[in-house]
Amino acid sequence: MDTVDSAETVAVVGLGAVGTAFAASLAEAGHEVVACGRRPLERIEITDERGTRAYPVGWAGSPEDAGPVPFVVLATKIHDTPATAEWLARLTADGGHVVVAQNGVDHRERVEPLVGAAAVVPALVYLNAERTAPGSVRVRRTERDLVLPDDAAAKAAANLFETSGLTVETHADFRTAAWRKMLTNVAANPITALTGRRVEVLTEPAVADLALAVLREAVAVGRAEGAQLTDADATRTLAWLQGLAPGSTTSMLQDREAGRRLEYDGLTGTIARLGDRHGEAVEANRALLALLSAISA
Ligand SMILES: NC(=O)C1=CN([C@@H]2O[C@H](COP(=O)(O)OP(=O)(O)OC[C@H]3O[C@@H](n4cnc5c(N)ncnc54)[C@H](OP(=O)(O)O)[C@@H]3O)[C@@H](O)[C@H]2O)C=CC1
Ligand SMILES: CC(C)(CO)C(=O)C(=O)O
Repeated sequence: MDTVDSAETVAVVGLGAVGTAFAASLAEAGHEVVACGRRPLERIEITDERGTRAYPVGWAGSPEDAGPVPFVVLATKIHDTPATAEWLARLTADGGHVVVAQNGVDHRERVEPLVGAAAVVPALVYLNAERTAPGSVRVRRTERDLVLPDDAAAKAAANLFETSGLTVETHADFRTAAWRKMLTNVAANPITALTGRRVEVLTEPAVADLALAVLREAVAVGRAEGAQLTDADATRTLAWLQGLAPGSTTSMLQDREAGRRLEYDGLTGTIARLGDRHGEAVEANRALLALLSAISA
């Protein structure tokens, strides 16, 4: 299937900040959204630059309550992916597409073992989503909502989201695109979570210097992994983060504030592991990793 020209059934596994933001756009466009999760949910609410709107959703409390669907959006934290195995097996029993709306650089490796014949579509999420209550999200938009690969599997997903009013970019060199997104996360997420402050903390000169050191190390690691990054990516990423809408937060800061597990292994932990593998110095990232691990103990 290359285009989506009718109402589709879309299962969303992980109705947190990102899952609710996408579910709201899909529901607004007339698609049938099935919320897959532990907590009953009948309606979701989104607040963005257009105001606050609410949409009804279906709810499945366990995989047996859900049928195979053409599209799944997986929007849990990276570390919760293995726990969604039964959902994914059931939802993809007839194939279809699984859009992995998570951070990190190894979406396919993470999810392909769980989805049989379904096509895995890695998705880089650029909108800034803040959970305000169960089923409610506040979205601050950037210049794009989503970045997908430029391949056949991603085409149907790109169409689904574009026809739902989201801004989608596709990239032939998805590895580089994924590393560019990873750069935003290895700088913003740990520093906001550790300081307890929103992304505006990155405009403080001493904090900006730390972020730049973290970013330069991550650029070197990304290049060793085959991403087409240059030193300018470090300064560009910092400038992009400093220019985010006032009040922008991060997923890791929200987790710290809510007392949830922090998603640092797939971000800063990945930089530390790959840095070791490639013989790149990653001291700044390793220092953040030690602190994240300490506050998680
Ligand atoms: N927030 C943001 O602005 C952005 C986030 N991202 C990335 O998107 C991904 C999702 O982040 P975000 O939306 O912030 O995370 P949230 O923590 O807000 O949402 C994750 C959701 O997954 C649910 N969940 C966890 N385990 C399971 C399970 N086994 N079965 C079903 N549901 C489950 C959680 O349920 P419960 O509520 O019960 O815990 C929660 O509702 C992450 O990889 C993040 O890094 C990327 C860009 C921006
Ligand atoms: C870009 C950023 C830092 C903010 O949306 C993000 O991806 C996250 O919060 O995980």
